[in-house]
Amino acid sequence: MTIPPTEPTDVTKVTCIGAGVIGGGWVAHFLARGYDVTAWDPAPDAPEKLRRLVDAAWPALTQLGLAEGASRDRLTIAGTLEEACAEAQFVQESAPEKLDLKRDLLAQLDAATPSGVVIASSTSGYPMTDMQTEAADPSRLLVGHPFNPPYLIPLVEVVGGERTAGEAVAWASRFYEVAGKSVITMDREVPGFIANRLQEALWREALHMVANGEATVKEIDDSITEGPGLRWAFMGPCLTFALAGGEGGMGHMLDHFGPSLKSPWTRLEAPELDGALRDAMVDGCDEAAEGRTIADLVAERDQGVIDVLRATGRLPKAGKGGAE
Ligand SMILES: NC(=O)C1=CN([C@@H]2O[C@H](COP(=O)(O)OP(=O)(O)OC[C@H]3O[C@@H](n4cnc5c(N)ncnc54)[C@H](O)[C@@H]3O)[C@@H](O)[C@H]2O)C=CC1
Ligand SMILES: C[N+](C)(C)CC(=O)CC(=O)[O-]
Repeated sequence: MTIPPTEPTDVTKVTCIGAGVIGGGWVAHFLARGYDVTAWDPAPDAPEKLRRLVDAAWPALTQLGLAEGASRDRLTIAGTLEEACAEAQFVQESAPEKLDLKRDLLAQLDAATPSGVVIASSTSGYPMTDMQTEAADPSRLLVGHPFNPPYLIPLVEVVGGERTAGEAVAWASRFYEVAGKSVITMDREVPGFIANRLQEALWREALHMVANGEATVKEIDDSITEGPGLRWAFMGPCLTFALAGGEGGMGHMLDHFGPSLKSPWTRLEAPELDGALRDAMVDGCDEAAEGRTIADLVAERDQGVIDVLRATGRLPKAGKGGAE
């Protein structure tokens, strides 16, 4: 790979490919950080949906503090993928989670993007090694896995594939930091990256409990928001559990509770996600929403995340380069 032509701190133009929940969230984030953003999505109604998403996110972003010059008017919606990539200094791909689609799309993006420009995929699970197979220059392709909504949740997990250049990974990690994200750079591909690996374990248990009639969706959600979720916003599960060992810390915690973990760690296979479980989850979520629409819940979530960031002293700084 050639050295990326633009330093991470000098990037002004970002391209977002795919403008659904996550692509649209990235667009909102980069606009709020003061970038010129070009978006492309093949769906006919994508421009209208994207502008709706950005408009819904803007009050939260304004509350957080916009970068100097940040404006929704700096969004361009391109007519073709080639047009979207022609002047890109960084590309974030957020197309549907389908391996063949990602492989073809990343090859097309590689062909359309100026040489040396880094292209990141938002994939929530595919290793880049499996996605970079069709690209002429796989060395600039990597994963930049965000969390929903990307305009409020700081974390991005960055990891390359077997054919990704180390300098592309370093460049992307630095760029995301400059763009106000909190970055974990992984030195190897791990199934599910880090956070999804953890979320998937929790999620598997939640679906088991609903499938077996052991708990309702509302009880599962309340058990986290009224319980461990309060701790996890500022202290992760490992240090939190070290405190469960009292003055003996993690050593006492493991000696005390370790043997009793054998049963929960081994008793369950993955639940069967059949029609009945799907419907039970959908009905349970409708019930838990208590009449609130998706738009109501998005606004509630956004305000909640801002309140937690504020309470834990983690509001981003106002300028581009919130990490500076
Ligand atoms: N939804 C979530 O919570 C998270 C999703 N992700 C990842 O982000 C990516 C996108 O997921 P979502 O935004 O949830 O999906 P989505 O379904 O909301 O959006 C996907 C968008 O891609 C567009 N699209 C379809 N074919 C395309 C193509 N060939 N080229 C470009 N765009 C195309 C669709 O029109 C749609 O607007 C996936 O890889 C997913 O794993 C990552 C983190 C969280
Ligand atoms: C549902 N999901 C697996 C796509 C979620 C993520 O990948 C991260 C998140 O936002 O929780």
